[in-house]
Amino acid sequence: MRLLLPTTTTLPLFDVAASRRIEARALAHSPDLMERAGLAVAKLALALRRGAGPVWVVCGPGNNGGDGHVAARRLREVGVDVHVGHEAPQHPALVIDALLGLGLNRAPSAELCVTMAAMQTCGAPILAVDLPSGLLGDTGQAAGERAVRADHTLTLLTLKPGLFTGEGRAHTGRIWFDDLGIAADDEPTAELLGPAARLERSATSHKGSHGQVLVVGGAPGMQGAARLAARAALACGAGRVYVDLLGLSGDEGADAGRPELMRGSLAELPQAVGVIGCGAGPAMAAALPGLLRELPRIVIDADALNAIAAEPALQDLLRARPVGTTLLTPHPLEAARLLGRDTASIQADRLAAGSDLAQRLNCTVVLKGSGSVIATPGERPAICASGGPALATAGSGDVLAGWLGGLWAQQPQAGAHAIACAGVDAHGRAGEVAGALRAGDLIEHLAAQA
Ligand SMILES: NC(=O)C1=CN([C@@H]2O[C@H](COP(=O)(O)OP(=O)(O)OC[C@H]3O[C@@H](n4cnc5c(N)ncnc54)[C@H](O)[C@@H]3O)[C@@H](O)[C@H]2O)[C@@H](O)CC1
Ligand SMILES: Nc1ncnc2c1ncn2[C@@H]1O[C@H](COP(=O)(O)OP(=O)(O)O)[C@@H](O)[C@H]1O
Repeated sequence: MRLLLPTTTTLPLFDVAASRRIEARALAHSPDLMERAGLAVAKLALALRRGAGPVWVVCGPGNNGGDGHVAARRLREVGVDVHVGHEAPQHPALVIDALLGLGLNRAPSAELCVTMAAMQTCGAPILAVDLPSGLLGDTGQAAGERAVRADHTLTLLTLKPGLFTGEGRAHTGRIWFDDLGIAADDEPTAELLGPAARLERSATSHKGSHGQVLVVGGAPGMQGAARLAARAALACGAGRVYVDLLGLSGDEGADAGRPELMRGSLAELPQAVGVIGCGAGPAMAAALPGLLRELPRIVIDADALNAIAAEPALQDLLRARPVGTTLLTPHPLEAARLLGRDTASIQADRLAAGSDLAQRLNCTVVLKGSGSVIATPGERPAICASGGPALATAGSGDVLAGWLGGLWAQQPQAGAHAIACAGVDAHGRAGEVAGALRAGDLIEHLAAQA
């Protein structure tokens, strides 16, 4: 058993169907899986309980409840006061939530919601077994009105995607993992990202060795977005970074704080990595056909995504580009516009929405938000486990787009999927701070950890 995050390597994720297949095969040669699961829960409970009160074990009707009963027995064996039932005891030292796990298949009844509310308000920390009750393992959404918000989740046998995306992170608390000694022998549904390898620089490299980035965006009133992207590309190590501020020419709107940045345009820089759309406004639409036809590698964000969503001819241009050369970074509303759906339906199944968009537009898609999803046609999707609410601030997406462009400029052979995985994970790790963060400071955090 181990605390999972931050991850040090990329790990396989298995949806409910794959987890069930793995469990069924494992049970054939290891019939004591529930004993192992219950013992693991009991051990963690011993470490987590607070105070001298009883451990309250809330067991459901299935095997998740079975794990809870085994844990209760194991705890009693070592002299712990244990209360099993749906009514809260006085001053519990810990709640073990073994109500519903992988088998959740409908909205919890009103009666179960009352039990969950009692768990939530009893004042003790909650340890969820396998999944917080009421949370769907595939999507990270609540099946009904309520799902448990645990302080700790001990997930068993496999890591499920819903622990890491959608609402998952708000419900799991700290995530622990015990594979119960079973090697998962199925096709992973997705990957949980670990850190990418550090970029090495040759002693004899020069600025021409590290590529060029062209940031196109920054309409009047929104130039800061383009500047953040450009500064991020520069901090990432791109050899030269140029900015094309829409509607301005020459040194107008130059970034006085970063004299390293230069003005440039598509006509002068046809081989640059494009980072387009940050703060671009409606002027972006007219510039897009040329950029989509000419630039060999492009990161597309914000208003460029909105322009593409509104214009089928631009979608055709995207689809015509070779896979691996285009990286879209929509947040859920932008993804909803691109798919012609609403935001709630995107969030209801983020893995599926990211993959659907990637297929439709023949691009790599980073569906941003808690547990960003990275999807590319022909690649296994990935979920980013890093990041947190400090990133929920204006401009952090612009920084991501610029950082991705900077990475790509330095790795011209890499496909969009690899760049997205590396950049999104780094961005998340840099944003893991307590309290609030300014997007400009995020660039410095990224540079410090690169
Ligand atoms: N079989 C084993 O030996 C192992 C089982 N494990 C545990 O078993 C769990 C899966 O067990 P199950 O397949 O029995 O699934 P669950 O225990 O999660 O739930 C299944 C039961 O809950 C009912 N149910 C589903 N949704 C409901 C709702 N909204 N309201 C009320 N009842 C609802 C189902 O009708 C069924 O009776 C895993 O999450 C894990 O905790 C793991 O420990 C691995 C080993
Ligand atoms: N709660 C959160 N947990 C993890 N990442 C988050 C969270 N909120 C925001 N982010 C990340 O911050 C970035 C925000 O991007 P975006 O919405 O485009 O903002 P902006 O347009 O202001 O730059 C994305 O990378 C997103 O994944």
